[in-house]
Amino acid sequence: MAEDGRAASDSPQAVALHARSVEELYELLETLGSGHFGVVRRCRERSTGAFYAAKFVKTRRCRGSRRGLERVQVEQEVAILRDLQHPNIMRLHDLFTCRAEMVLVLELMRGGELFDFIAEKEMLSEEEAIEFLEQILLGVQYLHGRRIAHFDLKPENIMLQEKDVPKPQIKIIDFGLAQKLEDGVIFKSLCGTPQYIAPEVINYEPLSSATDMWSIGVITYILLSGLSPFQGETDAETLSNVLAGAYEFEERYFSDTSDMAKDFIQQLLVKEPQERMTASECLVHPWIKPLSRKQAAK
Ligand SMILES: COc1cc(-c2ccc3ncc(-c4cccc([C@@H](O)NCCN(C)C)c4)n3n2)ccc1O
Repeated sequence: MAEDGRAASDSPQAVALHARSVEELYELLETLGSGHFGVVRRCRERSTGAFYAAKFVKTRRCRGSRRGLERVQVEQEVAILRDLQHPNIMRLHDLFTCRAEMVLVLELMRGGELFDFIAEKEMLSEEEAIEFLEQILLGVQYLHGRRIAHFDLKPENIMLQEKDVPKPQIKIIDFGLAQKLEDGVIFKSLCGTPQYIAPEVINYEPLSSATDMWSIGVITYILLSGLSPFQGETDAETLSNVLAGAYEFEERYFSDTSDMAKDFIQQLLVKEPQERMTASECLVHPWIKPLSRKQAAK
């Protein structure tokens, strides 16, 4: 990432500099998508010809404003992203800031979201699911090892570098809810997406890296069945299902699923956070890392 981050001050000239410096250094191309985070455009670095994804985030001019994201929230996402370097974590290449907007220049992910990949295939084979999950777990193990929790893990926030290849490489994106976990500091939040959030989020209890592991249990269930384990008719019903731990392996969707795969999910969708598998424990679970060919066949 560029050393100086090309931060500009607040004067009108600086705003012009910001506008000039982004356009000066990157040719802005088509819009790739948009969401709560802002707009993502493909861009080409003029000096190298390399392509990136530029995420434009409007930041709130004042606390009362409803437009844009709290600047401190985006600054926290950047502070977390800039220190991360892992093949399965989105890399921040450059940063531009001005009073009302921040531009994060990120690795370009041409394969789109894992969410869409699953939708196109309806569900994955256990081998395909394991290929994706092992990468997700390696990325999450790296984050948790650095005392960072993502707190918004879901298929929409997992993107594919390329999709029409035998073994797509994935990267975890959107660190907008991520937190640095400090010893002795209790973090609570009501943010997240109902289908994927753990019971402790709903109960407004302390969150931890185990909160991410619950989300990985939900993602695994979806990868293998195309269904969301706790999805209700409404968000309220979904949250109620999560609190009740009300999910099952419906025979018509899981008849061909191995006992190992179900055990993997069951050891993550555990109400007590400290009883869930960690990312490291997941990576040596016999479903992910069979001890023998015979064990893999179960
Ligand atoms: C680091 O945080 C983000 C990264 C990106 C990102 C990074 C690289 C990249 N390459 C291509 C794209 C892309 C392509 C199509 C649509 C989108 C976006 O609209 N949806 C991305 C997932 N979303 C649910 C967060 C983004 N992206 N998006 C998007 C949102 C983020 O909060």
